[in-house]
Amino acid sequence: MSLKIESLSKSFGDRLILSDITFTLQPGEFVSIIGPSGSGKSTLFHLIGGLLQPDEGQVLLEDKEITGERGHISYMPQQPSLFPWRTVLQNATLGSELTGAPNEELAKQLLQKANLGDMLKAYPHQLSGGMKQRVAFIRALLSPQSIMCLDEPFSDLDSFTKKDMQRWLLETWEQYDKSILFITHDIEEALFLSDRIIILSTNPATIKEVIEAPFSRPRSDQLYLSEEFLKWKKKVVETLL
Ligand SMILES: Nc1ncnc2c1ncn2[C@@H]1O[C@H](COP(=O)(O)OP(=O)(O)OP(=O)(O)O)[C@@H](O)[C@H]1O
Repeated sequence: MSLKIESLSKSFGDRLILSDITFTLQPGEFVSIIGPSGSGKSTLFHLIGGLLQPDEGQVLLEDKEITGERGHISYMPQQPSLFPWRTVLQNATLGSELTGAPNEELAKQLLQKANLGDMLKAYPHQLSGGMKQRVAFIRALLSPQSIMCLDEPFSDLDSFTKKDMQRWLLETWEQYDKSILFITHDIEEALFLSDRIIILSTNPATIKEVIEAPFSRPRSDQLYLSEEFLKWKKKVVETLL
């Protein structure tokens, strides 16, 4: 499904936060949104997910207006919001339960591939930060919505775990027919993961530039060390300045 964001604007009080944001997420695309802290990235996700109403503009899913409606997009917040009283497996199947058809077998397979096979009956407080993120991502992946919004999911992880998570995220996502909108502060992360990067300005946030990441998939760790990657990293840094 395609997601169209058309001329979205949002103010809080008399402060204009987002101004005239327009872009399209095509089916199966991975698009990152990068911008200064406080520029309005999470606000944009809240508008897309229907948690907030825009002052102007529309959100369209397959050309049908969903502005201000919840439930069409699966949303993974910065802090993985697992239910403490549910086991790992029960948390992973939560999104699919909402449609009445939880696929426990598939959830088990995905958890096993995510090195959580021994933790199916564990509770969230027994997991590390990276483990919680993996459960939250699997839950979003198993939810019926075809579009996932991930809000800085790896920002609290150390760089080693983060790289592992990025690799695992790409491998898992590539087997699914889902589109991802991904907020990050990390330029290398955005380049490594994405097909396109939307760069936001601040005060108010507008789209400053959209950069196509020209790297083939599947992406390998070698990409980080290539001249081409460094060249694009420089381009993103210069645009953000
Ligand atoms: N409900 C609200 N009421 C008033 N102001 C808000 C509200 N939500 C967010 N803001 C303000 O809007 C601005 C954008 O916030 P937002 O959380 O969207 O930024 P962000 O780009 O996601 O930031 P960060 O990268 O630090 O997470 C901030 O100045 C914030 O204080």
